[in-house]
Amino acid sequence: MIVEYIRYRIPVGGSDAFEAAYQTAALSLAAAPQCVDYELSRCVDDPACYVLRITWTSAKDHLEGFRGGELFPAFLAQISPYIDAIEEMRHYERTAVRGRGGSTPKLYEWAGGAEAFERLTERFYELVKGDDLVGPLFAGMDPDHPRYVAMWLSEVFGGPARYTGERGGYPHMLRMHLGKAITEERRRRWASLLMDAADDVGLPDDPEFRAAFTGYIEWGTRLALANSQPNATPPPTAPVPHWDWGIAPPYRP
Ligand code: HEM
Repeated sequence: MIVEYIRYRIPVGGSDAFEAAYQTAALSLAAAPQCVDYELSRCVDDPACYVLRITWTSAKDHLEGFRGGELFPAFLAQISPYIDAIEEMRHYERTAVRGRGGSTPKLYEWAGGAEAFERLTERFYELVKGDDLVGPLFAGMDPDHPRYVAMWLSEVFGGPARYTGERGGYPHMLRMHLGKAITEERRRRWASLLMDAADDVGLPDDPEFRAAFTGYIEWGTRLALANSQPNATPPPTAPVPHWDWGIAPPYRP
């Protein structure tokens, strides 16, 4: 992905027409498969200044795909009166310095931190051991297994990277599933018992948290099933996924 910044200086009195032109031009961006997202901001300190940020799938996709495509003429028709008002128009590479501020708690914090995930997995593996369908898979499991899975879940939901630091991260987790030939029936039971455990230990039950939590479990169990098949060839290394709130942010009345 590449970020394009376009800085405009729009003379006083021209801002309404400029914003209206971009409202229409943006329809082309919204329809373009090369465009990831876009945002036009107006400077508070100097209202003549605007910055348009457009994230493109790549610079080539922008310059050849979008500019050479059928959506471009309608886009250009709207913005061409403002070409002379452009002060900068360049592509920028994103760096590793990015993230989210503290205005929204991480799912890890919302859940109750490491201790909440440990309570969850303790209860979960009690249920698992007594279950006729998935219990046998875990008959010889390491007694610390619940603690390791709590570390993994904590890391996924935004807690400290302890599973990566102390347990081998994704490659180890992956190895533990290889060849296990998990069936769909067992996957569903695993996920369903985890939800029972979440209720039993009082994990937050607000719709927003549970939607995000269940989203990861659905994704993760489906990957575990796929990776556990005898002919599977999953990537041997990958970062630990970092799960976040979904479309619905945390609800705070
Ligand atoms: C979101 C889904 C899942 C997560 C986050 C998860 C997490 C983990 C982790 C972190 C380990 C390695 C623990 C260690 O470091 O020793 C592991 C091992 C294992 N997992 Fe999963 N798992 C998931 C889904 C499943 C499913 C659906 C099944 C089977 C129905 C399953 C069966 C196993 C088994 C049998 C082991 C080896 C246990 C042992 O012998 O110690 N997992 N899992």
